[in-house]
Amino acid sequence: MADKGRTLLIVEDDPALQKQMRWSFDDYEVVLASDRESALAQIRRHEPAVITMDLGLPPAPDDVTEGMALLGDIVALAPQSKVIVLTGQNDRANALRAIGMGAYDFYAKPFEPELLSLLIERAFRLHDLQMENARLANQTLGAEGRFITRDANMLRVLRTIEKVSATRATVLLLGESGTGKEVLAKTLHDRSERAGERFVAINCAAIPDNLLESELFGYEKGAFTGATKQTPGKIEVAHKGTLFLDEIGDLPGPLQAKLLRFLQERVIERLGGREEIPIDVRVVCATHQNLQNLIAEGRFREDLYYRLAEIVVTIPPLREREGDAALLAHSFVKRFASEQGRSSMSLSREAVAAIEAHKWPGNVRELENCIKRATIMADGSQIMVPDLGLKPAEENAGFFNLRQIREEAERKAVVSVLARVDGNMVKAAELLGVSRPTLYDLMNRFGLR
Ligand SMILES: Nc1ncnc2c1ncn2[C@@H]1O[C@H](COP(=O)(O)OP(=O)(O)OP(=O)(O)O)[C@@H](O)[C@H]1O
Repeated sequence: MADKGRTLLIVEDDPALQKQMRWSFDDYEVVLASDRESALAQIRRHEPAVITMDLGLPPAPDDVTEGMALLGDIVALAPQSKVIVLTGQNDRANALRAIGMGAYDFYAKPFEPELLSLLIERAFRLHDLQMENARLANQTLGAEGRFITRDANMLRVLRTIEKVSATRATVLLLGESGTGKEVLAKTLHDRSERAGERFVAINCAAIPDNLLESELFGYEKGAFTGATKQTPGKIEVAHKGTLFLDEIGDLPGPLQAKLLRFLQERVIERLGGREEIPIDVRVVCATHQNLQNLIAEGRFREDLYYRLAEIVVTIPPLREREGDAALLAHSFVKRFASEQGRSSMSLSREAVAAIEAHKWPGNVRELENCIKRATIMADGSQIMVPDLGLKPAEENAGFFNLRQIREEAERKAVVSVLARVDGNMVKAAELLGVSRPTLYDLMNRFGLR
């Protein structure tokens, strides 16, 4: 089968002409329709890049009412498709009207394959260029944005990160494991004036207590057995940049005191050294633990907490972010498929439903691993529920009192459908059973971009 980018839809009610056109344009993946309803069904199914349509369609093939109505539908449903209307010999008025409504071009019958094919090829080229432009624009956005989300609370978190990145304040990121604390810390660094300097991360829980001090503060040659050469610590390496202390709740007591001293005086001494080295770093730290509890239990210094927590940002777990699981899943599928050289992979409808129903205790990291495995396991180009290793979602789980929470339900539906179809407005409007303008209105009303 030719690829989707080369699909041509021919809307023609005369069977003989339909046949002739199909033969003439067999370079493309041709799909056919003979009236408005079947044309719309084909558009939903194939998303044709180019459409040729006769303006006179049944039930009234002698006037243009049905054709113009179809054109209006297409412009709303598939604005990226290029429509060429086929008009009668002396029907300039309707040709111009069609262009005014959003048709790409018109062609006056009689049918001459060579002439029409020139028009069609040009329409394909324009369509390809526009798609490529949109793809490049998306890529840039993705690279800058780093953090994928459409959830309202998470977007608020991102705005906070954006605001505090311009300041010198220390930031404490709170969130379950795998929620993206390190990605956010890096985002904060990239948005700050320190972006050109180093971002140095250290996981306080992953390094044995007796090594953590030398990792953080560095050491002089001969400071201890095995210290064969002078080695700067992470704090020193991060000079002028950002130091990210992950799992700060696991920092042992004596090191808490030493870190506090550093934050107050902004100088360090390497282990075994006598020299005070001034250091300028922005400190960002993170933990999945409840620091207030640790303070109450005497396991975390309150004075250190207030030094570190000038700004506290709480990151919601994935299960509380509306639509994000599906959105991230689509994006991971794209990434892993291309990493594995499998060009087009997608999630089946049931797979998306299973992803939405799962609670993701390991958050984005768990989802990322799950999709990575699935892209390897899937036999064809579609990822099915068994490839994910998840339970299929139950149909109709949960009922709402829609009258009471109608607004909320509408908002949820829009957010989740947008995520499910990966932001494709045409598909989202179709799934929600509303026109695109209505969808835009809803998005405006709920403050969705
Ligand atoms: N919103 C997001 N968009 C894209 N990728 C994400 C997002 N959030 C997290 N990730 C990816 O998920 C993985 C886990 O994220 P990260 O390491 O930042 O989590 P964490 O909260 O620091 O976890 P831990 O507390 O276990 O260290 C990473 O591979 C990261 O790239």
